[in-house]
Amino acid sequence: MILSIKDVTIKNKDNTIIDNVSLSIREGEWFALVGQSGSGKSMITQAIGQLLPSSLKVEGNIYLRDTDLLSLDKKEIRQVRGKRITYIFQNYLGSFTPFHTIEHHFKEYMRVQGLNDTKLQNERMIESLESVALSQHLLKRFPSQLSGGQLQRVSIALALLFSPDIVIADEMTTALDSVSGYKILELLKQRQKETNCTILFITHDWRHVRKYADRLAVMKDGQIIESGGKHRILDHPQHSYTKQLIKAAPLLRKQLPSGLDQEEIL
Ligand SMILES: Nc1ncnc2c1ncn2[C@@H]1O[C@H](COP(=O)(O)OP(=O)(O)OP(=O)(O)O)[C@@H](O)[C@H]1O
Repeated sequence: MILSIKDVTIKNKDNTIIDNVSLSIREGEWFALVGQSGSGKSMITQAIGQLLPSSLKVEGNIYLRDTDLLSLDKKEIRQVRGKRITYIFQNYLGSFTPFHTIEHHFKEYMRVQGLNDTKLQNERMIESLESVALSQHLLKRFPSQLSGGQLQRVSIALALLFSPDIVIADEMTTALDSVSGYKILELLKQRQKETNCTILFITHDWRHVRKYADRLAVMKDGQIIESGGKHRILDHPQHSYTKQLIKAAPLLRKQLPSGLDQEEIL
């Protein structure tokens, strides 16, 4: 397993928000975390990189291969984030500093990870932009001068810059229109194939689960209520809540050549 979350509980002063969650993610897979709003998906993923505010207490263990991430100090976890674990968030504008160019973001990212040689930085930056089909002339622009789709391409480029073990994508297409969102997910899939990285993918969209995930876990009220292979869960959900979620997923109409409509969940 590349990532193992073991008996993780997250509490604030008054409440238990995440209740004894365990899950394991295999190397190279696309693992989806689904569940209602507020069920704790983002909280789990933020606990992985120690991104939660100090008002929240995290118990349990989270292993990235053999490293217990929760035991790392601030300096150590900073080295893990950005190199071995990377994040792509829904709020792409919030992921960038508005008054820095895209080039500055790349260079700063590389500098923090210890890559300071200008020639190597430039080579890596250009290679990385090409890998997400973006032109070099975007480097001189500020984040507000790129479209949402272009910014998420830059986010993918940055997330994969140092060949991380795992990329955590938290509702990364929610703020995009459906065509741009589709292109971004196809790109992430292609880059995953090329780099063999593992993806932890948080989504509300069962169409994306069906299309991209290998395995998934379903969360409700701070707990994982069901997990397993995509086909098992989509075709034979065990928990009544999973059944409800799948039933409520958007139905897309697919026209058959005969002109009849066939309803199916994509
Ligand atoms: N800093 C915090 N302190 C206390 N509670 C918090 C904090 N951040 C989030 N919560 C609460 O923790 C619960 C889980 O939130 P989380 O953002 O993980 O849910 P989610 O499943 O990702 O939801 P969504 O799908 O809407 O993004 C929610 O009830 C939320 O209100």
